[in-house]
Amino acid sequence: MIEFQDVSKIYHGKDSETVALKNVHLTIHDGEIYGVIGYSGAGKSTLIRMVNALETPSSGKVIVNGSDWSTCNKKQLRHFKKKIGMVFQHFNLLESKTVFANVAIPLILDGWSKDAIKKRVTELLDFVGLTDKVERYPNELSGGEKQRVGIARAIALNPEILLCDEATSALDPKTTEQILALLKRINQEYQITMLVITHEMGVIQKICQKVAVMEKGKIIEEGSVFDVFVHPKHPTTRDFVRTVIPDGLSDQLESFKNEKGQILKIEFADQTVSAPIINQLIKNFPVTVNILYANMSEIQGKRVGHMVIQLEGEQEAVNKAINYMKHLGIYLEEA
Ligand SMILES: Nc1ncnc2c1ncn2[C@@H]1O[C@H](COP(=O)(O)OP(=O)(O)OP(=O)(O)O)[C@@H](O)[C@H]1O
Repeated sequence: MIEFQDVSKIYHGKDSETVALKNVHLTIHDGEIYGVIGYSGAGKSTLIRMVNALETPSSGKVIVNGSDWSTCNKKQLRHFKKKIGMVFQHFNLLESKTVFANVAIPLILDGWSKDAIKKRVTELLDFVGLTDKVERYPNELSGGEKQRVGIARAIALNPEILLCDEATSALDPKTTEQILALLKRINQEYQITMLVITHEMGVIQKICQKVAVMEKGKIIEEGSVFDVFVHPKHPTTRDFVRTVIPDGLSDQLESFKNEKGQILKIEFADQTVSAPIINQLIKNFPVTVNILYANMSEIQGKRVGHMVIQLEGEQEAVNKAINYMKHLGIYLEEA
């Protein structure tokens, strides 16, 4: 488990100071893939680097698996760091070393025998699908292959926690999918807890179970990926969600407003996704329903639908139709 207890970080410059984190409280449970999203400068890197002791809090505590590393001696700290792997945006591979040698680095530093290193590296390269690249150098690899080497190196010592710092930001969409699938497989097969920081909501949607949204050093919203994606509260969260689930109201809202009748944004989730709502409205009430926009997305294996509809009819009938949808548990907003 990773706990941030009222953590703040202030960087002191020559004649200025930057508040990178402000009173952050966050709990990441064992086995979770927890995503932290925010725009550049939000404080994500500062946050993740505190987990493996690359940054120190100005105040508050970071407790990892029950230990506060700031109270550890050097030996304890070395032991502590072995349990945490890290994957970087720009891979951080040694260009002068082969794929084999790059993956072997943590094992050599940990004092493994030659035979044990060979066995483990072979196993890791097989796991990440790079068996045929073992004697290649980083400059002979694609971005996705480099990241696979970075991942193999990060999990070499069987860490309990894997930190992913924008692990797919330098990759194309197809390679991103493959690397995210690999990270998910690592989480599932080895039950490794993962902290993933990103500025891409697609990454959160594809692999995370929980998400925290950061802005100006603060956590402005957090919760299960499903809840945050379906009912984002903060405007910044809504902007992020819109990058993967267009809700149809953004640019077109103004033009919809000039339409006749009542314009409604409706959202289906859970059991309401498969209900024939439009059909029921037309059948049960003297209204006409015009679909102006419709979209269906999948979040955490569950479907979520967004629609913008135009309801026309006598005001009383329109009101009854609206109440009917509310009664069914459909979330709706009047434009
Ligand atoms: N070593 C440092 N010294 C001074 N200021 C720093 C330092 N590291 C980060 N900052 C500042 O702290 C704030 C948060 O930076 P941080 O790198 O944690 O954000 P981020 O969300 O990871 O951004 P990005 O996605 O661009 O990496 C920024 O204003 C940044 O300029």
